[in-house]
Order: sequence, then C-alpha cells, then structure tokens
Amino acid sequence: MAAAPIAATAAEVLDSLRAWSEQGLLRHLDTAMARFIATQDANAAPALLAATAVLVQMEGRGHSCLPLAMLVADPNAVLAWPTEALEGLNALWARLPRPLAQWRQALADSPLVRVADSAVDQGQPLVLGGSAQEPLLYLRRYWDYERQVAAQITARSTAALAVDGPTTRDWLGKLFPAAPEPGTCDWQRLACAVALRGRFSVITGGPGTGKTYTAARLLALLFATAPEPERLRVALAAPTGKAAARLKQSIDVSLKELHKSLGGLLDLEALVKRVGAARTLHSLLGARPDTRAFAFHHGRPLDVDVLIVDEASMIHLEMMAALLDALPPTARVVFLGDKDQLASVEAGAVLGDLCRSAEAGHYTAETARYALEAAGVQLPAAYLANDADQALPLAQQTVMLRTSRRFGGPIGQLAEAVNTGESSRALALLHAGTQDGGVLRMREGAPAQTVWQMAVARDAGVVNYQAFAQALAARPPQPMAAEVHTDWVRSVLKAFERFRLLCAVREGDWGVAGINRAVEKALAAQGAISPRGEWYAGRPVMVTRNDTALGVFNGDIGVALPAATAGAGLRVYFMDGPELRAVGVSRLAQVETAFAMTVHKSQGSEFEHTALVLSAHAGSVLGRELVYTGITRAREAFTLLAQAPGLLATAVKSPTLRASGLLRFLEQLAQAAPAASPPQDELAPWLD
Ligand SMILES: Nc1ncnc2c1ncn2[C@@H]1O[C@H](COP(=O)(O)OP(=O)(O)OP(=O)(O)O)[C@@H](O)[C@H]1O
Repeated sequence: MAAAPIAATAAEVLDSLRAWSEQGLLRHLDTAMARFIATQDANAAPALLAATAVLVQMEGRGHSCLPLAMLVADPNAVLAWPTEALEGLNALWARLPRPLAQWRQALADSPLVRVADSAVDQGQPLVLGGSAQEPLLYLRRYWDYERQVAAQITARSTAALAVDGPTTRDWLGKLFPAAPEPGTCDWQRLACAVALRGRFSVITGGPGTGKTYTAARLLALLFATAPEPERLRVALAAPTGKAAARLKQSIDVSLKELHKSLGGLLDLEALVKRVGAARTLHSLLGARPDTRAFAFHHGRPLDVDVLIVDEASMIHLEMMAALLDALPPTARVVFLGDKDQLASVEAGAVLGDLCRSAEAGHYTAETARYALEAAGVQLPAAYLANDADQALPLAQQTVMLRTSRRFGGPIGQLAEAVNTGESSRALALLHAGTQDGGVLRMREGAPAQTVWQMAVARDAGVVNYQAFAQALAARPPQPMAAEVHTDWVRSVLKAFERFRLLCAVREGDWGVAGINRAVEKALAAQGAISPRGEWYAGRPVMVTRNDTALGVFNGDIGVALPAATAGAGLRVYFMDGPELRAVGVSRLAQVETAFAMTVHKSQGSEFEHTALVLSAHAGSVLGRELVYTGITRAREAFTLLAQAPGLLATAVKSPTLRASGLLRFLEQLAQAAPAASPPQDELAPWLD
C-alpha cells in the first residue's frame, strides 16, 4: 500500500500559490489575500490559505462565494485551469485534507473566519456560511450583501398592500383592452396586479415580450388607484445611461398613447411630467468619487414612491444591496429584465438568482386567488407550487412574460435554441440561413480578416459599416446652417447604430482591440475615414466611465464629427433620447473606439444587424448567456463569426453558473415567515 502523502504545510501552500500567480494562473491579489490571512493568523491551516486564494479568484470571476464541497472534491471544477497546470494543482490537493468536514473545521478554527450561525461577530474578514453539507466561504462583504438583499426582498415581498380587487380588474381591462387568446394566460395583466400588491416585484422575459409595455400600464394603474395620484413620485433607472434613456423614451411614448386611447379617463400626460428623467443607478444613488458609499442609503432614503429599474440582469450584488438599502420602506420597486442574459461583470448574478422560479411559477393558492380577483387571470395549475418550500414570497412577486411580439422569426428561434442548450438545432438554423423574417449567417474557422471584410464590404447583402461610411460621406459642404449640420450628425449616428460587431474578449485579433484596429484600417483604405492620431472625424467611441459633470455615462456611444462652424474642431455627438448632445473631444478622456465592443457592453442595445465574433481563446468567458445576449441584440440579421469550428456548440453547452448563497438566504427567511399556501383541494375554484 502506498504511503499517504505528507500533509502540506502553510508555507508550502503559500509557495505554490506564489508560483501559480507567477505563471498567471492566479492573480497577485488572490495570493496576497492568502498571505494576509497567514500574517494575521499564525496558526492558519493550509486548507484555509488555499481556500482564501481560490475565493478571491472566484470573486474576480463574478462569484459571490466559494462552494467548499466543490473545491475539496475537484479544485479544477472551480478553477478551470489548462491541462498542463493540473499536475501541480492535484499534487497540492493530494496533500490537503480529503473529507469536507476537515476542511470546514480547519476554516472554522481560525479567528479570521466567522461561522455564520454563531452569534459572535468580531468583524472577521471571512465568513463560513451555507450549511454543514454545503458550506460556502465568503469574503465578508459579499455575505453581508446577500443577507441584506434577501432580508429586504423577503420583507418587501411578504407585506401585501391593500388592493381593491374589482377596481383593479376593471382598470386592467381598460389598460389591456385586447381579450387574451382563449386558453392562454395573460401574464402582462398578472404582472401589473402582482406589482400593485407588493413593494417588490420582478417582471422578466425575453426581448420583445412587453416588459416596458407592461411597466407603462403598471404606472397608469398605480396612478389610477393611488389615493393622491398628483403626489405620486415615480423614478426610472437602469444600470447604464443608454438603457435608462431607452426606458424613459418607451415609457413616455406608451403613456402618451394610453392617454389618447383612454379618452381622457386618466391624465397620463400629467403623469409623464411627473416621471423625472431616467437615471443610471449610480446617479440615482448619488455615486461619489473615491468612495463605495452612496449619498442615498437607509439613513437618507431616496425620494420616491415607485421605482422602475430596467435591464436588471446587469445589476451586481453590491449595487442591488445599495439600491434596496436606499429605498424608503414604503416605496415600491419593480425590476424589469431578461433573466437569461449575461450577468454583470462584477460579482453576483442577482436577477438570475431571483428568477430561479420564474419559468415554473411556483405560485401559492393565495396568489392564484388574487390573480383571478384582481387581474381576471386564471393561473394554469402547472404554475402552482407543489409544496410550501417552493413557494417563496419572492416567487409570488415574480412574473415571467412568455410571448415575444417582435422576435418570433429565425433570430428568435436561434435565441431559444441557444437558451435551451440545443446546439444542434442552433447550428441547423444557422446553416439554413435566411428565412422569412430574418437573416442568419455563419462562418466558422475562417481567418481573422473575414471579420473586418464582412464589416466593411460594399456588397455584404446586409447592413454593415458601409451605411455609416456613406452617411459620413454625405457631409454637406461648408458653410452649412445649424439645422443642416444637425440633420447630418443625426444621420451619421443613426447609420452607426444599424450595425455592430460584438466580441467575447477584448484582446487579440478576434477581440475588441484587434478588430477595432482592423476595421479602422479597412475604412481608411476605402477613404471613409482619415485616422491621424487618436481623434478623427468618424471615430465612434464608447464612454468607459461616468462623468456627471459632462453628462456622459459608462456605455454611452457617440461619434466624433466636425462642429457646425468651420475650424471649431471635433466634437463627440451623442443621442440623448430625441436630443443631440455634443462634447469637445479634448474633454473626453475615458473612451474607447467602438466599431467592435464586448457583448457585455452591448446589453440594453439592439442593432438591425449584429455580428457575434467568437475567439478560440475566450476560455470560460464563452458561455451560453454570452451567445444568447449577442443573438438577442440583432433585430433583422445575425452573423456568427467563429475562429474555430465547434465554438458555438461548446458555448451553448456551457451555461455560466455563478456560485451564490442568495437563494439559501431567501429560503431560510421564507421558512421563518412562510407564504400562505392552503392545501391543494382549496385551489379548485381558481384553477382552469
Ligand atoms: N399586450 C400587447 N399588445 C400590443 N402590443 C404589445 C403588447 N405587449 C407588447 N407589445 C408591443 O411589443 C413590442 C415590444 O414590447 P416592449 O418593448 O415592451 O418589450 P420588452 O420586453 O421591453 O423588450 P426589450 O427586452 O427589447 O426591452 C412593443 O412594440 C410593444 O408596443
């Protein structure tokens, strides 16, 4: 029998960690935290040091905690290192304790680890949470955020507000005049009714399922049923400036249309005036330079009664905690978003976590009764919870919209195939190419020049940067009147917004940086632009940092163009809803060229034609959500350009799983205050 390997010492673990960061397998930050723990606790167990470095590494990849059982059983399931690095990893792990209980104990023994259930809080930097079977190691602040978010959501979802059922049903009948198709459930009406009764709700759904349409009707309903409608304070917000502007524009248009269709029954134009400008979450909360703390928090809450937040999939855990903390206890918050889209770059996949029950519904009998009374909606039995454990208060306040109004063609089918992990169906659709209602195209294993060639080709068959080049070339001669200049600038911005290249990664020939350079060169060769130095007429840029003084926000896209007056230099023009805004190029320091952008940054935008560029070196970044998000940015045409065959299939089969304990916290809180759920036989009257 082979002798058991000698247990690793703390010094040996630190040596291995240092070697791994020198090889680029870990970040210096990861090992620095392990070293910090070792200096603060002279008796820190080797397992604690290894777990700490991996925990910090995972936080950098968007996880809010480290599932210890996974780390113990198969560290590479957590780290996803290349094959050549596995020998060293496995060799160290063979010298660390095997049983999970021993790891757990090693961690719990350190004075730097707070065991979550214990009453003693000494401000330890690490927290051991989860359960005995599924322990989760946290950096303290993420444990705090999850706990706070779960507590806020449970409290806000559990406290049912008084709703007059018949009045609500009556209004919903007016706001949604079309009778639902027989045998279908009107999820939009239900979403309004559900948001009306609680201080927290989530309306999720894919593109074009009517999230904004529903939110506008919800505002009208709140206005119609508020005791003092003229005092209702409504705020709109989104993670990016662009998404916020889009939300405001759609809500305004919807409310004005409703105002007309209701024939003066409600003064919704007055409501439009009351709804302030849509803000980014950063600006809403009062972000301040050089501090994580916001100006608004529970001690100084926001001045709102109703807050609608769009593109909620982009909200990270820390932001969600800050937002809920800043909401007055009496305010209603409604989150809109597509749960299947990419989560934020920062830690936490909050919307995904909150929507775990969204497909299934998991509604209680009380919700079914309320749906019928207040919305006239009969919930199909399939959407009811089988047992009380499923029926979290949060699930009662979550509604998924299931019918897309503008996304049914081949692009919608492709998005659905990707979302459900059917890679063969996705590939078949891409091979089938153009169908009624949409263009699908694919090139796999092609050289890098295929990307820029497709983007600038004069005979591409679908819109690309030629439309932009033509708009640039149509510049009226000097001197030109201000209105003529404005029209031209608008036409350039509009042309640019028709097409976009989306990448999985930033670096390399198949990444944002390489493709931006290549497209720039190709357009220059065609004479469409003349890049000389950093700024040139026709340089599209994306803002990478909020600048409240300039009124530009992370994710805003503009194009550098000559000002109306000859000799006045270049300005970057942005569309701000229907308005144009111009900022001198010398004042914009935090920008990057935007012919190509990451899929992450494209969230909240749509283009007539979207080309998704998949690098063979994207590693674990290449997941299902990334491909789904890329596809759903396309309105009429979608092109997939993959560096190597098989990349799409690999991505589709790899849903991104982010470690989080948020659901566990929600379940624990629900057990403490279970949602009312009468037995099944009492349900009969409310089921179809
Ligand atoms: N019940 C409905 N009756 C008629 N038209 C509808 C209905 N619901 C949605 N629409 C229309 O469908 C289109 C898409 O709706 P909307 O923009 O609200 O979807 P969304 O889910 O917010 O989309 P996205 O995710 O792209 O923001 C809009 O033109 C809207 O007016």
